[in-house]
Amino acid sequence: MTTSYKSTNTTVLHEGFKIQGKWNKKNYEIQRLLGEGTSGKVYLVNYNQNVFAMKIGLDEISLQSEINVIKKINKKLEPDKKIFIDSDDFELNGKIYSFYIMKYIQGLDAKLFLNSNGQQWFHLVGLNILNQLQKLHQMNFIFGDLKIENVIVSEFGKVTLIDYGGVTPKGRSIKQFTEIYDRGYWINGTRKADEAYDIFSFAILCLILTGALSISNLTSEKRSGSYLLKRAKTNPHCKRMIPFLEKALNGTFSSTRCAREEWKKLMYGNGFENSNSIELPWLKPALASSIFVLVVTVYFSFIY
Ligand SMILES: Nc1ncnc2c1ncn2[C@@H]1O[C@H](COP(=O)(O)OP(=O)(O)OP(=O)(O)O)[C@@H](O)[C@H]1O
Repeated sequence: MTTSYKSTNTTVLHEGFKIQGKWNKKNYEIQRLLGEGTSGKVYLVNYNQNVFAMKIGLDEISLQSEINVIKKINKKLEPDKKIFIDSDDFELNGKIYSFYIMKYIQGLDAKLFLNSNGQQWFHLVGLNILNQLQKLHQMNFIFGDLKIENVIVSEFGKVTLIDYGGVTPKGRSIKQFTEIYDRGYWINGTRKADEAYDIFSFAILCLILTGALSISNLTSEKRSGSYLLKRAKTNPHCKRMIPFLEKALNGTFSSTRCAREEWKKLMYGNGFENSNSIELPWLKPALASSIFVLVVTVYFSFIY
């Protein structure tokens, strides 16, 4: 059982460290640090021979508010889709830390996923992010802090949104955001939690993923919707999606459902049979392996 300290806020728990929940008395064993942000550290932990993600908050009140939201969302999810597992406190060297346990999501953040699997996944990943946003919006919540780091992409481009710290009930003020993804920062609308807020952040995420927008070199005179659109129009990877990006940046989609429909329409062109339409990136390897299995089966059925 080892811990290293820099300050109370930067405690790092090492592999094998055991945590017992103060109230539920459940025992978790730290495997490794998965990541950290402004609100806490997230570890991979073992519990009952299964792995989970444990978020240890820096601030008890904001972690509790995140737990409250995640519990509300959890109630509306199918049993096999539940994300929240447990929440508790533990004591370390006389200090109480709050934590919660959630499903461990294996994958890469959206940028790393495209870097290692290819830009041809961009449209499918985009569609899957919109699917996740639509589900959340149907529950009357806005994600708020949509950004590359909060989008985990797994096999076949499956998308899971992580970090519920920014999730806000519709109609309130967005409670947590990251400047470059924020509609207010771009002087292009308010910070009211509406569907268009997330769709705007989604458009920024697309600009960053395609390389049309870079976080560096931003100055205040460049802060406008028209600047963003100009960036999109000069980037070849954005070309197909310009009609979508224009509406998303101007906030003219009436709902996320409409935004998703538009994305899908542009993604597939005039349909699968259209030579300009996007192919599903996993289709070719899947087809190749099916043909291989078929050939091997036929070959062996002739031999024996
Ligand atoms: N359920 C999970 N499964 C796998 N990895 C996770 C999970 N939750 C969080 N992580 C990892 O931990 C990192 C930090 O988590 P999180 O974004 O929740 O922290 P945060 O302090 O709220 O961040 P921010 O400063 O962006 O608000 C993530 O970027 C991700 O790499």
